[in-house]
Amino acid sequence: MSNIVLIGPMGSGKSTVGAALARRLGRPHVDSDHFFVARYGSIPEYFRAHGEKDFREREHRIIAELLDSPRPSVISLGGGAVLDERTRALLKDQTVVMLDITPDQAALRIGDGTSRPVLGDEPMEAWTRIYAERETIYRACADMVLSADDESIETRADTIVARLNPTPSGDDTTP
Ligand SMILES: Nc1ncnc2c1ncn2[C@@H]1O[C@H](COP(=O)(O)OP(=O)(O)OP(=O)(O)O)[C@@H](O)[C@H]1O
Ligand SMILES: O=C(O)C1=C[C@@H](O)[C@@H](O)[C@H](O)C1
Ligand SMILES: [Mg+2]
Repeated sequence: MSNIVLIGPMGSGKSTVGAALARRLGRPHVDSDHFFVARYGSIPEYFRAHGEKDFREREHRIIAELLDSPRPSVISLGGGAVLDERTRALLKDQTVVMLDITPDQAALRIGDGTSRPVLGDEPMEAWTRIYAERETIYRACADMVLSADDESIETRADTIVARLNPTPSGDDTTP
């Protein structure tokens, strides 16, 4: 059984929906950003001290470790994790779900953007530019794309479960 891996733009709910999904499936939930912070400290401070290239290298190594877990897990990735081609290659063996959102929803969710260093001083301008740069990559990695961004966190988790385990459409169990 493969891991379920959540990818998508900043604020799409990878961390929060991932936790709700893991509860439903009785699987562990891990988040590459949380893991990074536990090991190396604050992401904005890490960017300031070491730069994005170093962050991406360490992020890739963490994701490779998490994907190698002996228990099938729900794994929420950082928004830019798919930029690394080695990470993308590893995702080919996983069940990958892209959570998509519109810029309007993102604006409600990312706040002043201070916890996300790639957003800089104009968070929504940066979000929109970065989304345009990455959308094709997210879609190419994904086995499933969830675009209904007005769903609640719990409903999004339910939708993923339903789409992973579709109920048979025909009543072919009748003798
Ligand atoms: N479906 C949803 N409906 C309403 N609010 C949501 C939904 N999904 C996430 N949120 C809220 O949006 C904010 C961002 O969510 P979250 O941190 O899970 O996004 P993320 O995709 O993990 O972002 P990042 O790439 O920065 O890690 C949180 O405050 C969360 O509670
Ligand atoms: O989209 C990105 O490049 C990032 C998203 C966050 O999840 C963090 O991984 C970090 O702030 C970089
Ligand atoms: Mg997150």
